[in-house]
Amino acid sequence: MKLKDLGYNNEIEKLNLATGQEDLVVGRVITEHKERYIVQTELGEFEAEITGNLRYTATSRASFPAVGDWVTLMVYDAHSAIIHKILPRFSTLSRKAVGRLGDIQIIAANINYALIVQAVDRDFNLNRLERYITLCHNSQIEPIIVLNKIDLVNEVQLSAMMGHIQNRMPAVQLLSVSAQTQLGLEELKSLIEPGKTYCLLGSSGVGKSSLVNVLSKKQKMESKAISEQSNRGQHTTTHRELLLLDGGGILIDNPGMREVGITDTAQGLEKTFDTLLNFSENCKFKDCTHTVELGCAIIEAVESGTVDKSLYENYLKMEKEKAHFESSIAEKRKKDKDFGKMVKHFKNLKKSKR
Ligand SMILES: Nc1nc2c(ncn2[C@@H]2O[C@H](COP(=O)(O)OP(=O)(O)OP(=O)(O)O)[C@@H](O)[C@H]2O)c(=O)[nH]1
Ligand SMILES: [Zn+2]
Repeated sequence: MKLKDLGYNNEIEKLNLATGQEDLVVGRVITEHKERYIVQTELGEFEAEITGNLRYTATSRASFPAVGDWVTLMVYDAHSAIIHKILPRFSTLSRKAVGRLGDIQIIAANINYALIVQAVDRDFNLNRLERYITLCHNSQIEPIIVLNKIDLVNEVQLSAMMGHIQNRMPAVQLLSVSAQTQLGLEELKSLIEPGKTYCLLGSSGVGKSSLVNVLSKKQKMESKAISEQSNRGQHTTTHRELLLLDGGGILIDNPGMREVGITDTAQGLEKTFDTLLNFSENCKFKDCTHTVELGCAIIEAVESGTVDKSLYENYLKMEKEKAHFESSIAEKRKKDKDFGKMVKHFKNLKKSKR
């Protein structure tokens, strides 16, 4: 396999050269499991761990490799290697880590486009679409909306739904498909750019797996992986989280990504609600919160019907969540600081006793 097939390009080459470690091999992380990584390189696949140095200098979970990362490796034998460096990421899809306050967990790195899948059935929900789009904007990922299961509705119903989406999210590319009847699939396939990395986002049951199956050579890669494994007489996870799409795209599909709760979405609001927020230029007060103020141009636009009320309401709801998220981060910083102070105090105490 060529690195280019995995998305390697001139920019990544530059980052690689900048490490000044030309004796190392460059590769892309295709699977992660409990701090063990499978890295695909031009020399083949390696099972890798990170260097002790990388571990000890880690400041958060974001310092560890994630699926999609480009890394440099010291190769030890035909199958094992040590990860020395993670090349700088151009995008990260992350979420709040479970448990620890304000900690961020990176689900995948270096994704160019997200296919936001929504089904035309009960799943259809504009607010939710806006949340996924915000998540993308927050992650430096370009969103593309894929309306799936269009075999379940008639043309009139479909064009109404498409109209609703275009009305609320005019800047986002929109496609409609049926993974089942393969309607619209050619258009989706033709959109896939070689060397670009994609992911699928959407609720459970919208048809993400079905789309993966019709878009990728998944089966082929998996059976190859299994035979490689059995040659070595070893049993490890063979699930590939980075797949090659027909047409030369790369797809990252991992369990973490499927669990990205849309409640995790906190930022990127400005871009998503661009059309709404443009009105705020005419708000009477500079620090207008667009909730209760007299002379709020956004409220006026909603009241006069220039702006969709449900758009405004979804904005307020997400803005509130953002504030909540930010205060939880501030709280974590304070806790860390207090803990630091306590440690320092304790050390001083020990010193003074000596
Ligand atoms: N009618 C119809 N059914 C579909 C279509 N695409 C998928 N389905 C069905 O929808 C159900 C869910 O599809 P999946 O592909 O498993 O959905 P998913 O998004 O991967 O779900 P999770 O794995 O839970 O995230 C399955 O029964 C599919 O057969 C479609 O285009 N039309
Ligand atoms: Zn206002």
